[in-house]
Amino acid sequence: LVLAGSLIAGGGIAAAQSSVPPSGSAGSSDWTSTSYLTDKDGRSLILRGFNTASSAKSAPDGMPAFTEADLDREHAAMGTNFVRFLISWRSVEPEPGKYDQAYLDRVEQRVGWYAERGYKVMLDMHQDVYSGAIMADDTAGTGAGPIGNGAPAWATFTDGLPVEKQDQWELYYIQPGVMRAFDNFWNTTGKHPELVEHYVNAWRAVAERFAANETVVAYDLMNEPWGGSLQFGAFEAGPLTDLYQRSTNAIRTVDQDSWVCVAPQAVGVNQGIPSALGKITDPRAGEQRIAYCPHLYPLPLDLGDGYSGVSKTLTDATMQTWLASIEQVATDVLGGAPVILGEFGLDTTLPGAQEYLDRVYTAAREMGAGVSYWSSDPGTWGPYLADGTPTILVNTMNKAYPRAVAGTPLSWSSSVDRLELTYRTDPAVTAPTEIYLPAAGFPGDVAVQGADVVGWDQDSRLLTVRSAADAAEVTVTVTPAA
Ligand SMILES: CN(C)c1ccc(C(=O)NC[C@H]2N[C@H](CO)[C@@H](O)[C@@H]2O)cc1
Repeated sequence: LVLAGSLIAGGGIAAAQSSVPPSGSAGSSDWTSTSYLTDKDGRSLILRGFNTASSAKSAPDGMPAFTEADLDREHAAMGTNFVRFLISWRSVEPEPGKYDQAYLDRVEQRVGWYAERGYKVMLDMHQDVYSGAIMADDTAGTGAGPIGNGAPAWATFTDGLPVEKQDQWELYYIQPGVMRAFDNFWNTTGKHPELVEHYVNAWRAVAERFAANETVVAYDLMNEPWGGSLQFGAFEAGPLTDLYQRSTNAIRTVDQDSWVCVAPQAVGVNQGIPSALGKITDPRAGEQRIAYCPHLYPLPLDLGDGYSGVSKTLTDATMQTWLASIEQVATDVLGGAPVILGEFGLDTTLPGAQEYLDRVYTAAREMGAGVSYWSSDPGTWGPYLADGTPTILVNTMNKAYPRAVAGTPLSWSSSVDRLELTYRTDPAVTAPTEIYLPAAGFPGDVAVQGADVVGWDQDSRLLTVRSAADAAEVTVTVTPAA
């Protein structure tokens, strides 16, 4: 908090405040993305799911402690259709230039679990504090150490600078050895131009494996980037944009169709400061498939008051600047990119937690963004405690929503027993529109206005509808049958 606060104070909060839109309801935004990730049938995807999972960060095999039974529980309880699945550079490339196909087999097996249940997967090349090798007690030099995660040990150059134990994990980021590891990775030191090249080629190896796998729809190029000695514009518009462009180019040599997701630097931008990320150009033929995948972590929420009192007021102010920042990057910098909120979350036992969750999901719905909540790991942040007790997250997420739309969604809303969706049709899309309806509000047959019912599967909870062929814009309303 101290670090993020000081960086924000020095990093342009004034700039953020100057970009605050006219006052409206807390953090409201009238901007809606008009571009979406699409499935193989061309349907616009509205993605709802989790990050799975933090437990993968230091696991020797690189896999999350998340079983197929856990996925069945999530799917049955919440009707999710998306996962931001954590992978790691240390696991992909355990030795320079050698890619671990057995690890990619394990990832592909998990992707198969999601495929069998109709999910889409975004692979997240995760890092926190650079690598598990930032401290001497790294586990057998694999990079699966106790503090950081991400880069392999062979790509971790602290140059012998100290990394002292910290009570708060975030403060490891400014330890001299960690700052140097990042400065070497970004070649700010001028001593390691090879590291970014290895990272880019590791992405090519991953994309080569999943290029033909229609369940993997996106690659999230780097989790919560940190520039070391470089911050904000010097970092984001410089080496970060360069890494994203080089990774995109490398991925496109083997995979023409998956989306490439880019994220801003974490500190400051997670808290609503405008990002200085540069343009990334997709060399593929046809539409650009670059998506924007920011995170949201308002500082005041961590102050202990939760979403209440002054903390709520400050959080709402953060939401306003954050929404303005997302719109600016997605629209002006990335040319109308689809948005996925790659991470947001909080301790669900905090005061006001339900209102905050509802507030963020409303903002995501209004802006047409996908959402992967942080995270599915057991505990008070997640959907279940370690003993399996559900938190408020389960009911919060188990809501009616359109999952795949045969055109461009223009607006949608849902309550316990009603869903309304308006979309611009696309005659080229012949697959039906797919809608998830929880049993609580839709226990039996349903009544549909504005479209014809193609199917209603009460086991999977999926309703499929098709609009009249000549309709340019359609409003579909679903309620329980009388
Ligand atoms: C100082 N730096 C660079 C920093 C500080 C704090 C976070 C953070 O809390 N991030 C929010 C969540 N995201 C990660 C996983 O991506 C989780 O471990 C954090 O709770 C990030 C970076």
